[in-house]
Amino acid sequence: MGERRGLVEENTKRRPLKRNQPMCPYMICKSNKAQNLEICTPLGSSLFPLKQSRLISREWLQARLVMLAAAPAIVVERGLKRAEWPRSKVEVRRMKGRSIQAVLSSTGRSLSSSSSSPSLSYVEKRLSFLASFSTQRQPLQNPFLSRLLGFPRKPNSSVVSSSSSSSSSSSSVTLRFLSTSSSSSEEQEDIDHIEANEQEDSFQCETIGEGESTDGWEEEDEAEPEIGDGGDGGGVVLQGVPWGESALSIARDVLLQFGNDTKLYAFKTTPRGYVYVRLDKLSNEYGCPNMEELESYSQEFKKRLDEVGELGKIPNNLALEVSSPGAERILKVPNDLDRFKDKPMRVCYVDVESKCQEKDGVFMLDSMETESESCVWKLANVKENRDPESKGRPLSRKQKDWRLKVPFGMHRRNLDRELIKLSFVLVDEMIHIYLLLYFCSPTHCSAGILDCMGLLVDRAVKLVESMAFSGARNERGEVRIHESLDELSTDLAYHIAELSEASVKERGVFAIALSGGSLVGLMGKLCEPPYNKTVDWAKWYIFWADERVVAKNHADSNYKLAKDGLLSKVPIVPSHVHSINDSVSAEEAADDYEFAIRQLVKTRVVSVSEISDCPKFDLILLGMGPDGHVASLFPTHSVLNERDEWVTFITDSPKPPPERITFTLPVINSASNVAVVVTGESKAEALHLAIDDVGPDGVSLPARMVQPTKGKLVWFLDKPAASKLDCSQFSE
Ligand SMILES: O=C1O[C@H](COP(=O)(O)O)[C@@H](O)[C@H](O)[C@H]1O
Repeated sequence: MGERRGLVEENTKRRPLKRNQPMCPYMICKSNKAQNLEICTPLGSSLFPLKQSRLISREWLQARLVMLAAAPAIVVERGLKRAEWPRSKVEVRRMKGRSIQAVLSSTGRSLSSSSSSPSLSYVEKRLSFLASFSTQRQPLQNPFLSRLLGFPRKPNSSVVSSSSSSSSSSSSVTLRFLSTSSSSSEEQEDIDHIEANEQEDSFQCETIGEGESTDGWEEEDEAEPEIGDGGDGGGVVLQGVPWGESALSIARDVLLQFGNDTKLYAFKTTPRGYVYVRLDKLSNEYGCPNMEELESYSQEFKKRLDEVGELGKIPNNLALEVSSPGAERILKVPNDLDRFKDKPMRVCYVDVESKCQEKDGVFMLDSMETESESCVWKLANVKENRDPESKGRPLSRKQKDWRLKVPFGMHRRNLDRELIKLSFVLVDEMIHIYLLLYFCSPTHCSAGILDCMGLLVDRAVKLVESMAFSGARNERGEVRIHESLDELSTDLAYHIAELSEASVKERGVFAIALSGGSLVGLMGKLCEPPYNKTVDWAKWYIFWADERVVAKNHADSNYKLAKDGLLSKVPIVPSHVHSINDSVSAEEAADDYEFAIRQLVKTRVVSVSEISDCPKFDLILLGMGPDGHVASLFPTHSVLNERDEWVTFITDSPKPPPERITFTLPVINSASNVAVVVTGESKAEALHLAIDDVGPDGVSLPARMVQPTKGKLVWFLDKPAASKLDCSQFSE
């Protein structure tokens, strides 16, 4: 949550309707509490002149309902080639027992593949079928409408959105299978059945009224994407379903057959038995696997789910949807920008001058300034940015030269640094708006003001929430609570990479001390793109905050854990890896290790604290045990009082193995940065004692004693671990 974020949004961003623009099919995407409905077109701007929105009256809308019903037909009538389709979504739906209905909807992306696979030929057929869709239908019986009608969907999580506006070839196809236990021949049968019964299908479509469920499918959450939402925001969200982990591990396993190029972008399970998978293809400019790849992944995954379902390990009636986020994904600022730098992005940002005014636009990345931690944006050459009077001419020189510098932190949802300042501004503005409302009679109170008020309240709530959840700082450090382990590891990798970059810039090296345990697995994202390439590994010097005195190839060795999980996967210089001498006693190993560190302090590979004479590591990474131990400092152990040594030893560890060496508290608390990574419910109580500083005075809880004198302390937590924290009351 504390990470920088961005959003790639579908290019149907609502904007005021420009004058002189021709009519185009609309779909209702928003209705507000007042008389007006906001309407926006479902189509990509590169293909259609109107992807704008405007407020219109109900009467106006009613007069055009027929048009709404016919929207998909109009798309086809315009004679688009298949490759130009802005977005096609195939939903194979099982309705009422074995009857299957398929619907194709157009909402902004294209099919890129020209396969003769059943699904694709089905889409083609369906397209021509929709072309003959009668404009005389009762619109509210149109299944598209029953899905699209809804309440306002305010973008609430955006920062930067990569817009497919200037390109029409971004592909995203969704494949859905209900009931994983059906065989593939049955599916083929089902598809044939659909093709043979299109008229019947259309009848079924028509008979579904507004508000009724259109089929057995659970529609994905309509909320705007958020980082780590398991949808277009990526990440893994299992929603506590007991079979979620198994399904995830099967999903990952199946992916291995698809090479290194295809990654799991998002994975979501729902308590109603749905599995949503989004695949990311690194070599594709939009990150889209093609139709065949999605299909074969889908088939294989489904087969594997069926097999495991047969054994009774997971439910055997799961519904599966495999798709790709395409260009409609959230981008993290700055990490993801490089990958999509050649694409126009919808950038949502807080205006630096007005401080609280959120703006957005379709920009291209001009440059990134590491020193000032800012992005420099230029206008993208897309219709939205062109002067409507210029009759299709490209951007003017002035527009081309225009630049916008936005600090990383001012991209939307990245407000934690500005929390206090912003919330004051908000309160101020809210008072003004309140006064305005007070002086207006209700009849004069426009929807605009209400909207504005709503937006501000919304923002205020979000700010308070984020203050509680991400970046909340007290003397116990910054607490970051993550929705999922995936989100945590993403944030952790980002944090480490950021500190590494800063330290290499400042000192030419990065001295990092690791711990063992679950921490190492959670650092895994460092071995993946972009970090495996972007981190200056040659400048890393590795140490251990604690180590078990066992052979380096022993399963209990923290060195072995880090080597297998990280060090062997990235180009770290072997001589920069400072592990303990495992062939001597614990006491000697501690002495040797301290001596080695002293040499490196002399050469300033490791910096020195200005306050104590202790080494000042650039980053010390700690885990925490359920008993509150950190490194190998266990509760009530006498080494907690060690003030002279840098590295000490124990031979009576309550957790095996008994012989260990460990950094002492003065060393830990002298570091420039300390990150404590804690996950799992079993640690919730100790974490509460450590962070909320409660419990009997004088309890020697090691995690509570981690208090860097001058350095920065960040807690990386998952929700179960954070469940007993005082701030967890805000989590619902
Ligand atoms: O024994 C140890 O345990 C802690 C915590 O491990 P975890 O698996 O519960 O995260 C670890 O930080 C320490 O380095 C290790 O030696």
